[in-house]
Amino acid sequence: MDYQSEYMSKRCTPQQAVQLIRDGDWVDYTQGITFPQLLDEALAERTGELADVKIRCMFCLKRPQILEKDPHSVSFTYHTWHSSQIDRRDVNEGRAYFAPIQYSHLAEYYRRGMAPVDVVMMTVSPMDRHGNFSFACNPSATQGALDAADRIIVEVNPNLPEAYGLGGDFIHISDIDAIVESDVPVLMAPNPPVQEIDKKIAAWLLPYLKDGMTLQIGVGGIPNALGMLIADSDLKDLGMHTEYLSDGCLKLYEAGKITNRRKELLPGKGVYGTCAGSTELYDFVDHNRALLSAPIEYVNHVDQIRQLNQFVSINGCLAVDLYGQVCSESAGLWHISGSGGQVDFISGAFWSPHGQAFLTMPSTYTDRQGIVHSRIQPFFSHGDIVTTVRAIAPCIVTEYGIAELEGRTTWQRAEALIAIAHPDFRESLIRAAEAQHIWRASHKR
Ligand SMILES: CC(=O)SCCNC(=O)CCNC(=O)[C@H](O)C(C)(C)COP(=O)(O)OP(=O)(O)OC[C@H]1O[C@@H](n2cnc3c(N)ncnc32)[C@H](O)[C@@H]1OP(=O)(O)O
Ligand SMILES: CCCC(=O)O
Repeated sequence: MDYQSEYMSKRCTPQQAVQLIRDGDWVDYTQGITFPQLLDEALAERTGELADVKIRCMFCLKRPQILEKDPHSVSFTYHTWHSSQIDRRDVNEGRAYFAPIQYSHLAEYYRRGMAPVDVVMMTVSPMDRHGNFSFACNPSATQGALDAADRIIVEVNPNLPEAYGLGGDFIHISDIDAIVESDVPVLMAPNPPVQEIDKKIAAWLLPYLKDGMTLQIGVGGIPNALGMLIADSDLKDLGMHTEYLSDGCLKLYEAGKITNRRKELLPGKGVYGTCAGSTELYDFVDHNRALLSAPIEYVNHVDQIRQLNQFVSINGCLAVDLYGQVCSESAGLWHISGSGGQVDFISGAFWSPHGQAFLTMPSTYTDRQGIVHSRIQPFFSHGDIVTTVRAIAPCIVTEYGIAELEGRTTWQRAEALIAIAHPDFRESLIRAAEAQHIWRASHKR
């Protein structure tokens, strides 16, 4: 059978396609912009008919219909590998469950059967003349799920940007069980506005950045502020090797700062593992030969990052204790985000010959009652999730400066962290450090 005939024989309505789902299945919705919008709606219509179907997704950009239509989990239980802003309330109120990961390991969790997957449902670009459907704009860990899945259903959407990929970025028609056609707009990721405090934090990073270095920047207002500062600086010939291609990265391209010319690995190409943002970003990704996507197991792996001579990684965190433990996922037991690739990039940056990793946060958090709390805490005592263990904690940045933690003793860490805490909390932190026996007698009392 030629590919067109095979396509026509597998083409069906979303309602027909989701008949492939059976009781007890684990169904993977992949991630971000490859989330299967029409298939999710059709599956949600089977609420009450199916039993014990487990759905997984990562970095969800739209609340799944299976949650909207089945809020009491009669048929579906929803799980997320990376709690996004959209998932947060459902996770905290018990309608959804978080699954912690190290992002570079995720594809292997699927392949090794640690994360069972019966069905993959995902959005792809239209078929080429060779029978391939691309998802190169967002390879993430999807190849692992596809390798493990028993049934594969694709939602073909011509609006998905057509990108160039290094591998793990397409699926052949012979491996597909059902094809659904769609024309819905591509999901977008919110672009956090830059606040004054973000600019202050980013300004501390600027002296650490050098011409020719390769950058990884994560989510949030601070990376966006940094993008703006770099765009206005004299820095030149930067490289991009990043997990997440965002509007922050696009700003750097638009300012002409990223050329990838001096990058040791894949020179000339800006490398990324997942992409989500604005329509401008998708337009930039579309058929852009200066960009190359690759699976997260490649992008985030230390084997690649160590080949980059000056690799600088900048990600966000939520709180740090005086021992240098870093929480990036919760505020006490209130779940906020996921570990994602934070630890991957800290390890990778360490092995880059002139590499450095930074974790950024404002020094305080103001709660809904207007009470100001220090994000630098004596010790974690309310269930805060440790994302980065103290042994590998890198440089921590607040609006008051940078605390370099690697290789430092407990008293040096306490001293460095108190120095970047909000001044209103420094005295109480010193008293706590004394009580915890991590404050040297010769220090300020
Ligand atoms: C995509 C990548 O980042 S790639 C690389 C590595 N991956 C990671 O580092 C993953 C872990 N890091 C992250 O997810 C992010 O950097 C974060 C969550 C730590 C920080 O992200 P930001 O967007 O800068 O955080 P922000 O300060 O806006 O806080 C996020 C939310 O938590 C809330 N929050 C923050 N601190 C607290 C607190 N102490 N108590 C209650 N809520 C809090 C904020 O109000 C905000 O809520 P909203 O989204 O409803 O507005
Ligand atoms: C897709 C985002 C994952 C991360 O934060 O690392």
